[in-house]
This record gives sequence, structure tokens and C-alpha cells, in this order.
Amino acid sequence: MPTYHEPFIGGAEEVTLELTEQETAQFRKAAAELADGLPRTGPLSPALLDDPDLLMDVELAARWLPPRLARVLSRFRRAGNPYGTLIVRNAPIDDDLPPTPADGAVTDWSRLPLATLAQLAAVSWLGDVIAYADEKSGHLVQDIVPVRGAERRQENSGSVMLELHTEDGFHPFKPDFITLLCLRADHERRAVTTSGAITRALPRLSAGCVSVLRRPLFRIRHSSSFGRAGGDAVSPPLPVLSGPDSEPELIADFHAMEPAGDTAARAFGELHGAMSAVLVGAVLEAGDLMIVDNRAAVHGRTGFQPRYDGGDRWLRRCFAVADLRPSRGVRAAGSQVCPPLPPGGRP
Ligand SMILES: O=C(O)CCC(=O)C(=O)O
Ligand SMILES: [Fe+2]
Repeated sequence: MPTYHEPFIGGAEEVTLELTEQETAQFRKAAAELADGLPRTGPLSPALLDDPDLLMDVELAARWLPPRLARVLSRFRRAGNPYGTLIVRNAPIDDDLPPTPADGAVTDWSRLPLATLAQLAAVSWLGDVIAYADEKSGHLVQDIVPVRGAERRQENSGSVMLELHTEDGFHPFKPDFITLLCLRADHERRAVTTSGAITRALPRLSAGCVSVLRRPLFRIRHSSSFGRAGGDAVSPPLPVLSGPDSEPELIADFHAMEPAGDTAARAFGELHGAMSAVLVGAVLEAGDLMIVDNRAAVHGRTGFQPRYDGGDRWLRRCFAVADLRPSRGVRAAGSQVCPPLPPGGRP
């Protein structure tokens, strides 16, 4: 009788940078100085972040990040690493965190200025921040929390195992980098954020499989929030692999991707097996910042048990693209937010 085996998930020590106390203090100082420049009266709306002057200030302040961190981020942007993943430990976050929001969004982040600006500062070393009106209200920094009733959804509001995926693989301006800053771990430390890099999976794939994965035989169903008006939108047929033989780029989603025909389905199954064999991951703790190169690796998460008691797992997510220009035709002037996808999915 076939039995289900949890995939082996390797440790992420090789890609982890643990900041020293001094480095955390230096990072905190840069974020705190930015926070001091924010309006001080009334609630701070997340929409405030979509402001070219503020993002410019963030970029300038990021020059004062600890040099060891800045170097690692800059190198990752330029050259990546074999895991397509970085974990920075001991990033600064706010001391007096509010309860984890039950409904999946914080509309006032006046108690989260440090975490917010620290994350944006780190992101500015990777590229330009980007967001999508279809997703989490277009917030540049988004709250990722378990939502009651959504437990079984293959989305970040769920708490069952989240299948490996490219983030927004169907989107013409998908992110190049995903950053996840943990404010609170799950109660039982069961939620392992995983990633699988194509360069590490590649040696396990047959030549036949690779050639099928390079053909446009794979469509992705849009996440429920995107391009909804026309019903269940799907992407045009895409190749899973593209680019150089030894270091290809990857778009894959083991929940939402539909291979066309048996040959494509077999190749996709082979890729899933290979990815599952090379996974690395970590239970993210408060102050852990995980960064995934969305072109080089897929990511996912093991299941966990939410309690909905205000102390649940809470990550904050922020995306970057290496080049903001390709999306200039769809974004409003001065905004980093892509408008809703039309029903067909293409702007
Ligand atoms: O919850 C996690 O660790 C990852 C969630 C995820 O895939 C995402 O927010 O994009
Ligand atoms: Fe994701």
C-alpha cells in the first residue's frame, strides 16, 4: 500500500546570516530614524508606503545597514546562490507587538513602524518594491496570518500544508524576490517555510523531463483574488523552465498548475519529486527574514495549528522586482502597485 512520506527538509544553515547584537542595533537605528520621519498623529495607513519620497528615504537609509548584511543582500541580488534563498536572523522588529490580526490585515501599523521600515530597507538592496491591487489590498507590506475558516485553502491564509509554488507565477509582472519577515512563530513551532531551488533539483531530472519542462505546456490557475471578474482565470500556456541550461529560471506551482497531457504531467511529477528531495527550510522565529529568489526557487510551508487567540503566527511579506520599468504602462504615475488584472489575465 503506498504510504505518504513527509518530504525530508534540510536545514538552512548554509544560507543563514545571523546578525550580531551590534549589527541588529545598527539595523534598528536606521529603521528607527526612518520611523521618526513618519506622521505622528492618527493611525498609520499601509497605503502611506506607496510614496516615492518615502521609498527614496528608505533607499538612502538602507546605505547604513550593517555592511555584512548589505554585502550579502547585494550579492544575492546580483548572483543569487545555489539555494535561491537567504535567511537573515535577528532583524529588528517592534517591541510591543499588537495581537495577531484575526481577519488577515492590519489597517493601522502605528505599532509596527520598525518592522515595516526595516523590511523595506532590506528589500531596497534587492530591487524595487512592487505590489498588486488584487492581493492584500495592494499593500506594499502585507500581513500573512492564519484566518479562521480558510484553514484548508492553498493560500497564505490557510494553515494546512501549502504546496510549493512560484509566487504569482501567472502574473506578467510577478515578483523577482519575496521577503517574509516573521513577527511571531506558530505556537508549536511546526510551520516550516520551505524552498526548493531549480539548480539543486536539476541533476535529478532526466534529459527528457527537462526538454518537456521547457515547452509551453503548463497553465496556472490564478489565485482566487486575481482577474476574478471573468470567472476562473488561467495563464496562457507557459514553459516551466527557461533560460540557460545550467541555471534556468523556473515557474511552477504544484497546486495551481495544469500540465497539458500525460507527457507534461509526467515531467511535472518528476520535477515535484526532485524538488521534494532538495528542500531546505526553517521554522521562522520573530526577527527572521527569509528571502526567496522567485525565479530560482519555489517555496511553500508545512501545516500548523492556529489558535485564533491573538498569539498566532504572523509574517509580513514584501515583494521586489529587479526592474520596475516593464510594468510602467500599467501602474499609475508614482505608484508601485500594479492595478487589478483584467478577466483574461493580461494587462
Ligand atoms: O507562510 C509561509 O511561510 C509562506 C506563505 C507564502 O507562500 C507566501 O506568503 O507567499
Ligand atoms: Fe507564497
